[in-house]
Amino acid sequence: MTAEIIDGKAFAARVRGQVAEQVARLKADHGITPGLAVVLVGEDPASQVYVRSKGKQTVEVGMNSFEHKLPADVSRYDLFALIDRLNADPAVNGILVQFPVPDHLSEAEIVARIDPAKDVDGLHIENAGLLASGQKAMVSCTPLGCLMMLRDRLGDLSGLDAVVIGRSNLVGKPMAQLLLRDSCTVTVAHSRTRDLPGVVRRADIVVAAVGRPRFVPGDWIKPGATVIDVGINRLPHEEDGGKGKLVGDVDFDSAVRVAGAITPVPGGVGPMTIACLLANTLTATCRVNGLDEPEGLTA
Ligand SMILES: Nc1nc(=O)c2c([nH]1)NC[C@@H]1CN(c3ccc(C(=O)N[C@@H](CCC(=O)O)C(=O)O)cc3)C=[N+]21
Repeated sequence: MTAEIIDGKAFAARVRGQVAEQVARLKADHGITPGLAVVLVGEDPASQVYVRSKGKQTVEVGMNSFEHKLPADVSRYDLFALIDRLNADPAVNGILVQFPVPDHLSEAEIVARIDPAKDVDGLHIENAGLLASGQKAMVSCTPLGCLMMLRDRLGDLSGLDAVVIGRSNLVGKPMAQLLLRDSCTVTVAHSRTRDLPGVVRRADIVVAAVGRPRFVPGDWIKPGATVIDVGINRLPHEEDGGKGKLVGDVDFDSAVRVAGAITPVPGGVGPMTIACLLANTLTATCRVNGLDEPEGLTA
């Protein structure tokens, strides 16, 4: 058996199309153009690539894109002054501070400074708490994208065994909350989990978000399971003869022979993350204006 390969790129293009449609309607009916502000501190080349691609896609769906580049040694004071300005700016509906930030800045403090209603990363404690208590929240883009792909493939998720490998605030924890809300039986596994292979082998749904290249081999996968690979690991150049190949947290070549469906890296979860960032910006815009939630684009 060989798995269906879930085409995240095509899926993301569909999501962006839905976003663009609803942005056009917002403009026509209400004269509102959603705006997304992305803040980049320092000059990390990988981050620059993501930020550029986010800005381009934001404009493509008809939203305003505001890019703010700050020097790597920017003071906490100056960064917070910018966040305060963006919080107060009615043209800005979503704010994303690209992580990681330099060591002298605290990610927790930055997140706490962002208006929860504009927190399109879903990282603010208020949004984490709302999600955990089953209320309307801004939901982190990567788990939201994973949920969309799972629902698309499996329909009703209720009663399924789901394992999330990884317990980060950005991915693992919100992913577990979303799966629980869709009535899965959820296990959150991590580096201290005993018999991880045995735990993963029980799962109908495996979400791998550990950040270790090819960590999950095919023989941990239950035949027919749906495997969502969140990892984006760039292999050292010497291991692939030049380019720094991207691989996931799942060993794709062995897992694809066992799974029922699997997301590739690249071209799986990554493109969905950016599409969901745009979806979240649209959702935030609708909420702040007291309009109906965009259909099919929220958790
Ligand atoms: N506050 C914050 N929120 C984030 O969501 C956030 C962040 N900081 N910092 C960095 C990570 C990383 N991230 C990615 C998004 C899309 C792709 C993506 O589209 N990847 C392509 C491949 C791109 C390539 O070839 O390099 C793919 O998987 O097909 C990758 C990585 C969001 N992040």
